[in-house]
Amino acid sequence: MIEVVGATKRYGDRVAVDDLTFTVKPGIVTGFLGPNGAGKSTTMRMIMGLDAPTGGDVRVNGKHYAEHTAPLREVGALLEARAVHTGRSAYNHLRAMALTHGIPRSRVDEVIDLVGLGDVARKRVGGFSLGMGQRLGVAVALLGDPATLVLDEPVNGLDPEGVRWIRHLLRSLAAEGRTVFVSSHLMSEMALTADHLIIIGKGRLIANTPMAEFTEQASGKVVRVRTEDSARLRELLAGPEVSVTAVERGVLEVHGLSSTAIGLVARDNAIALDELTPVVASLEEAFMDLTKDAVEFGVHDDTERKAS
Ligand SMILES: Nc1ncnc2c1ncn2[C@@H]1O[C@H](COP(=O)(O)OP(=O)(O)OP(=O)(O)O)[C@@H](O)[C@H]1O
Repeated sequence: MIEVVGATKRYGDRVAVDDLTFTVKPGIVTGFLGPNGAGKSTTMRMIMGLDAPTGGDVRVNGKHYAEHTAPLREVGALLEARAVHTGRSAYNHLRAMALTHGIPRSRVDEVIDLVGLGDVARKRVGGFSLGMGQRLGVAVALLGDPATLVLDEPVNGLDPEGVRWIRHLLRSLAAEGRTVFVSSHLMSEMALTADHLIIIGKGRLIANTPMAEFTEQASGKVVRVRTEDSARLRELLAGPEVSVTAVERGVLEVHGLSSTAIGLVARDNAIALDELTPVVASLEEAFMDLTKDAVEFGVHDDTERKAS
């Protein structure tokens, strides 16, 4: 469990994270989304005790990171900047970490298998591709068999097979009851992995919602109707909360009514429909729409924030 309560992080004049509050629960994958510069990495660094919040509180499994006596066993992280001694092999790197944290050698072999680095574990990390480096990063995160995982853009640099692998791994770690918190700036990727979404923009919370609800809200808001009797149907559908646009001859786009409601009006008035389609907005579009202000004003523009 991760608890972020009113967390704020300032770097000089710049507010990177602004009074952010959310909880990340165990047993599900929680996606952490936001445009570039939204404050995702800064939030994750605060969770991992690498950045001290300027205000508010950030706890993991009930304590501040530094208060845990065996932190690697509590929370494992893959953060953007990897600091691996490139002259060492992956095995030796993991072995050294295990030794200093009282983790048995057998766990090193286990995590190497788990991330699929068996064939290259004895090779120097300096020669690793970005994808192999990411896998090693995941192995480090899993080394202490932690209840909580914090992964910053884990699919960066992975090929499609690697992307599928990460997706599968995250879902199975959550199914084991762990807390899995994973950031991305791509909605399309989160749509396939996350059960819950936390979306931020300019350091502030924009949405905290189950994935299914987000999908539901994003889709079916517009219904496309094709009929020879479009003028009459348009009149019949008119109402205070409804807007109807004729997009081409005989084709209407209706906002504010479900396809079922439109179908019933057509039936009751003996209007034959040639098409009745809820238009599914892509999740990426819904995400862009939700965060557009955070992008439009840019993270370097503080005027709006100061005025409010
Ligand atoms: N050490 C720092 N010093 C000054 N400003 C910083 C520092 N770290 C982050 N920032 C600023 O804080 C804001 C949030 O950055 P952060 O890296 O947390 O965002 P992000 O959502 O992870 O973005 P990205 O997807 O680009 O990594 C940005 O405006 C960034 O420039």
